[in-house]
Amino acid sequence: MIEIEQLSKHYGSFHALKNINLTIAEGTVFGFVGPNGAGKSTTMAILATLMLPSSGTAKVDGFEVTDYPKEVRKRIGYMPDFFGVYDQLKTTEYLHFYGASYNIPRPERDKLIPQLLELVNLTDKQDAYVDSLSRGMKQRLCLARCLVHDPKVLILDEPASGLDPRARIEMREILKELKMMGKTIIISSHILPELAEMVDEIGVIEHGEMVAQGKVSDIQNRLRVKKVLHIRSLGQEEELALKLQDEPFVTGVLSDNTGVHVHFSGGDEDQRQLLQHIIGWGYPIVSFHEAQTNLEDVFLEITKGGVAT
Ligand SMILES: Nc1ncnc2c1ncn2[C@@H]1O[C@H](COP(=O)(O)OP(=O)(O)OP(=O)(O)O)[C@@H](O)[C@H]1O
Repeated sequence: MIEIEQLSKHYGSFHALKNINLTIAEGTVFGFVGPNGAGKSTTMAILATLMLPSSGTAKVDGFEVTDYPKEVRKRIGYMPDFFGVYDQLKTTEYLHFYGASYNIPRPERDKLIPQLLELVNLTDKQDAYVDSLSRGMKQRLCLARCLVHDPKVLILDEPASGLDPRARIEMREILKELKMMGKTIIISSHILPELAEMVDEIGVIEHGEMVAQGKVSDIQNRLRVKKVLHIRSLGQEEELALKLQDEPFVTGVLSDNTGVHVHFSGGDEDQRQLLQHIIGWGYPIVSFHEAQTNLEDVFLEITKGGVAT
């Protein structure tokens, strides 16, 4: 459904995308992950026909984005990473506006819009002003807007950013439904765990280059090596850090005023044994936990060789 070949984009002398290749099969939910500024939005804007590539090709359902933008637009729903909502409209009016922009006749829209509002759990907000909606509701309204013309492909730029856990779960449930409807979905985020729960495949982009691509489980296995354990002790932390360096599966140790940070490549059982050793040594440990690493941490770690904290 999506084929990207050798895609590059320059902003002046800045090389934002460097020969990206990407293929996404119909019906796949594809997570596009990378730190801020990696090139996710640029790639998505090119796919959405809103920006021209400097070189290379991008096709949606067989149509090249620069040669056949109108055909591509019929097939995609694009949700940018900023709100495009008009505050003076009610949610229903807002969807009518977009429906009319796609030349959907009024009687059809009258049937469609309640269905869309139901899909995104906004039925009870049909007469509310867009301005009065919460961030999560606005995100869902934007999603409904992308669906008015029943596109095959959804391009969603950070749809879960800034949402609380409840709102994220709601968004995830809606995406599941859309997947069941057979949509091909590309969704971006800079937080891997956020995406891992809802996608089939992941592409990791950094500095405009695809650095990893594949099934979620494969990528997670690769990243699991980069687990960071955070240990807090009532004193003697530097001594503890030195001792930890000789432990199995420890690939790096750093201590700072927040505690000791341990790079760990072992599994759960190895981690249990490490904890047992530390307690056995008699250090006054007050906490031992796996630090939440996001991709930026991982990339920082890879590029600098330091410990992500
Ligand atoms: N219009 C522009 N002019 C110049 N540079 C730009 C422009 N748009 C983006 N860039 C640069 O291109 C790079 C890629 O930006 P892009 O927005 O695609 O990244 P991103 O992965 O979507 O990041 P984020 O997660 O922050 O949205 C960044 O370094 C950004 O500063």
